[in-house]
Amino acid sequence: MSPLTQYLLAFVAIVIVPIYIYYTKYSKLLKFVRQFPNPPVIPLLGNALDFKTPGEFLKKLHEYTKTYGPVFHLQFGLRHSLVISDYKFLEFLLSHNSLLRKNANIKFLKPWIGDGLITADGGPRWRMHRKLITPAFHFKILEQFVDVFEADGDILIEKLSKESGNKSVDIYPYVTRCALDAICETAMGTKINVQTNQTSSYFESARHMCRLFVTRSTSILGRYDFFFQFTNDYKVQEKSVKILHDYTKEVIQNKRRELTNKHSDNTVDNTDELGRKRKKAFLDLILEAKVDNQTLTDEEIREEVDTFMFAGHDTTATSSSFILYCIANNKEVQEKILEEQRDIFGEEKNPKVTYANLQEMKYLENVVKEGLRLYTPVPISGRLIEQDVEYNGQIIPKGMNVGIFFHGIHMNPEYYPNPEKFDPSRFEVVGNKLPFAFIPFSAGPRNCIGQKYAMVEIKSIVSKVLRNFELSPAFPRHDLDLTPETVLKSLNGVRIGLKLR
Ligand code: HEM
Repeated sequence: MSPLTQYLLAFVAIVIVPIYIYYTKYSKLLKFVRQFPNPPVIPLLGNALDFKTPGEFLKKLHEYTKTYGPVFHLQFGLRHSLVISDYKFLEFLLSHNSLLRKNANIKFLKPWIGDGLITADGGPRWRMHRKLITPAFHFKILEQFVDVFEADGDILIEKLSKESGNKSVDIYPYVTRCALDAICETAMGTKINVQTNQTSSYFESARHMCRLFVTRSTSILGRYDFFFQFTNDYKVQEKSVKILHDYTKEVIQNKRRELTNKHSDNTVDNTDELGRKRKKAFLDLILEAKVDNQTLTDEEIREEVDTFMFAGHDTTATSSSFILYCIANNKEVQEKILEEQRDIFGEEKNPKVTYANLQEMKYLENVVKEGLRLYTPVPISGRLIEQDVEYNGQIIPKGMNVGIFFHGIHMNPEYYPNPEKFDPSRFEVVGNKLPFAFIPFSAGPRNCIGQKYAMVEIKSIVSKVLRNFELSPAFPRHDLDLTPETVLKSLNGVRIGLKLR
């Protein structure tokens, strides 16, 4: 065989055959996706270069939604995705009982949280865990967590007091420590006190794992385990995961021991150091819970508790910070919140706040909702279509990636006129609610299990800060530099002015 023939055969084997296989395998998918508009692509790279930084990613998605409408198509290398913020399409995807699988990037959380509810594949194991864990979020349980939120909030106020009178303070680092203390105590019944201990290996490790999730999701090589294992970040991940897991495992073992002792010895003391009845943490409830006579193994419990630790602090911290920022920049809204606080507590700055009090804060609730709309903590989430499914008379083929663009629908003027404006009165209109137009906690079977917890905690933090401080815009003026990391963050902090009342 001549050398030319050999070269030709090699070319066919290496280039043509894979392309042929790709197009035959994905022809259905390509045919489907091509009916939707898409921004111009570069051969092979697709739209990959449109998104150089995570911050640009969010801006571009909004820009494309404006140009191409609420369903458009993006290409990353050979991967195709739809980005959806269309009401009907979202309603269909989020409500469907068999479209529950997250897309590939979620796997970068697995070294920490394994197959906990967030990362689970949406199959029978996830269903069983969801059923078993749901009762732990009953309002009777949340009621007893208010004392924890309030006590951690008091420390927050003490810390922020030192910043009083400064023209600008970045509140996010303070609030995030407060939220981590709260989730630790409510999830595991233990205290890590990261508000008072500035150096905490648990806190640092949790930060590293959140950062690595974003770095790996956006890295061309780092996303592959093969390349990642040679990086310094891999060593950071190994060390962080060990610290995080060791902590949770030890707490679980101690609780198991307590539980066994309790069953064998009825005299075990169920009160805390002040003689109050001990609160049940999520962990206590999960250890005792059964579905169809089945319980969770210690490893499964560890994964779920770590999932709460991950999902339950940065989300509430970032939302509370953005909401305080909105209030600081809207004097009228601040006055109305205070008026409501006075109606409930009189002039008392540090009353004993109960669950019922927090439920009374109706105006504040609208403020929180408007903050979640404008600064949606999880701006987008992904799903992988696992089997052909019919929507609107056509088949969405198996293998399709869809981006559920929560923030996209929140910024659609059809549902929210003048969407850039912070206006809590939008949520005052009763009887005109479209459930899939306000979805900061997602919706349907895989919605956020912690949404009531989050609302209670955010109201507790925000109302406490407002009763204690007069908020003002930062000086010099501070514009947020938003970026969707594990949750929405501001790269230049969330700065406001604070003055003790
Ligand atoms: C403002 C605060 C919060 C927001 C905006 C939020 C938002 C969300 C969203 C959008 C999802 C769906 C994600 C997806 O489809 O990929 C989700 C799921 C989840 N959230 Fe939250 N979340 C918040 C607070 C919390 C808290 C406090 C906890 C726990 C204490 C929590 C636990 C979870 C869990 C376990 C899931 C997975 C549920 C499942 O798939 O079955 N979240 N959250």
